[in-house]
Amino acid sequence: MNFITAGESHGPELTGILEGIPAGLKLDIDAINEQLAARQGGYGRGNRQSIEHDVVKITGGVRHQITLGSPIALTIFNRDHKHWNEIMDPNTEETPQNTLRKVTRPRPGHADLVGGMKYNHRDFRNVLERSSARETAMRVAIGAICKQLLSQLGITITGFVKQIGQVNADIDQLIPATKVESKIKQNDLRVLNNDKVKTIHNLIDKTKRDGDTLGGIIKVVADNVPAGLGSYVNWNTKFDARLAGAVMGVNAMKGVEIGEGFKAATEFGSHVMDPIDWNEEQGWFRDSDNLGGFEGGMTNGMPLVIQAAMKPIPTLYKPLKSVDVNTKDIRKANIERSDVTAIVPASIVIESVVAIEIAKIITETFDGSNMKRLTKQIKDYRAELLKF
Ligand SMILES: Cc1cc2nc3c(=O)[nH]c(=O)nc-3n(C[C@H](O)[C@H](O)[C@H](O)COP(=O)(O)O)c2cc1C
Ligand SMILES: C=C(O[C@@H]1CC(C(=O)O)=C[C@@H](OP(=O)(O)O)[C@H]1O)C(=O)O
Repeated sequence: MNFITAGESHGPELTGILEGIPAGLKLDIDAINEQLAARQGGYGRGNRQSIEHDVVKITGGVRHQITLGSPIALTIFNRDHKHWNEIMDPNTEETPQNTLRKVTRPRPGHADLVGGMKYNHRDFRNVLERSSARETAMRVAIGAICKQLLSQLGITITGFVKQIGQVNADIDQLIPATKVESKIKQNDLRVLNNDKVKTIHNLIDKTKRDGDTLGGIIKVVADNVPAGLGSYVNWNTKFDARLAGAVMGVNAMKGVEIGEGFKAATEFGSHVMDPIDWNEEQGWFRDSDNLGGFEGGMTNGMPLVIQAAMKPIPTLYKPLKSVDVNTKDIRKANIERSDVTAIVPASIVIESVVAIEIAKIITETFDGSNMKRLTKQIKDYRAELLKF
């Protein structure tokens, strides 16, 4: 299984091609669109989300809502493109009017300057249009298909915001995914403790007034993932490494933890390792999940627990120092319309990339040609592990 996306933030559309999804998966298109809507939510976003209304259009690989086993082609239109038609049209030549809105003062924390140096773009718009997290809409659509695949195999993935700026959302124990999901208010902060919501809204409002931005911590839990995905035999077969790479591949992520992660480094081993247990009904299990469901780079049958640290949004309405690429004068960085925080949408994106990676390794480990065979193989495999 693999995917690729294309498209600029203010270009006509985002395009995605997802290959390797088994044939015979009945797609719930509404559920894909619900995920896209959830990614548009969250307090602290900029005006762009009131322009966009993300819906997926599938143009290949699916017939009557059932996957064919062939590559799935997806489109999400950028409604904002109509305001950028002149500036972003891929099919017409540059004219004096459409060279407006050049970006020449690179924004610290963005790909602008280094991307410009690497690709020889002196208008940093040529960089920022693609480095924008707009692209994550397509990863969410692809992730939503993967979630549907996993759900047929009994695997669920839930994400939530654990921390925003300095405010802790008070989630430090594993909560069964279904409970978490029922408490999540979409289009609001994905926090469990409602008392915190007001504090967090105030923090975001004040940060916005100050021309500043916020980051946070996202926690994602994948339940009922069978043991033995990934391998210890080579560094590049370790599934925890692949998962961490996918999470780091999301815009603005600066840290990934599996299980207790960095905290485990400060504890004694006796507090961190998860004692091994067995009973007839469950087979092998652990009494705790401090290692986040991984040993030796392999899933161990416990919930996968992944945390991601998102840096504050780099574009500042009170911009930091920069240098104009043409004049070399010291100037304030450019300002592009921006979110104050995007921790809520980012939690949906992290869930999505986790779903993609799990779906990917499952379709590598088992025969992913069609859903019937895949479902049977996973069922047999689970039964085999139960008897081990
Ligand atoms: C869902 C989401 C929305 C984002 N929105 C913005 C934004 O409005 N303004 C901004 O400056 N950065 C935003 N970012 C972060 C930038 O895309 C990101 O920091 C930038 O491309 C540089 O990449 P890096 O942080 O991974 O190094 C957002 C990130 C995510 C995940
Ligand atoms: C468009 C989205 O996020 C964008 C991500 C982003 C960035 O720099 O990453 C900058 C902003 O772009 P714009 O200037 O068009 O408002 C965000 O709105 C989206 O999430 O759909």
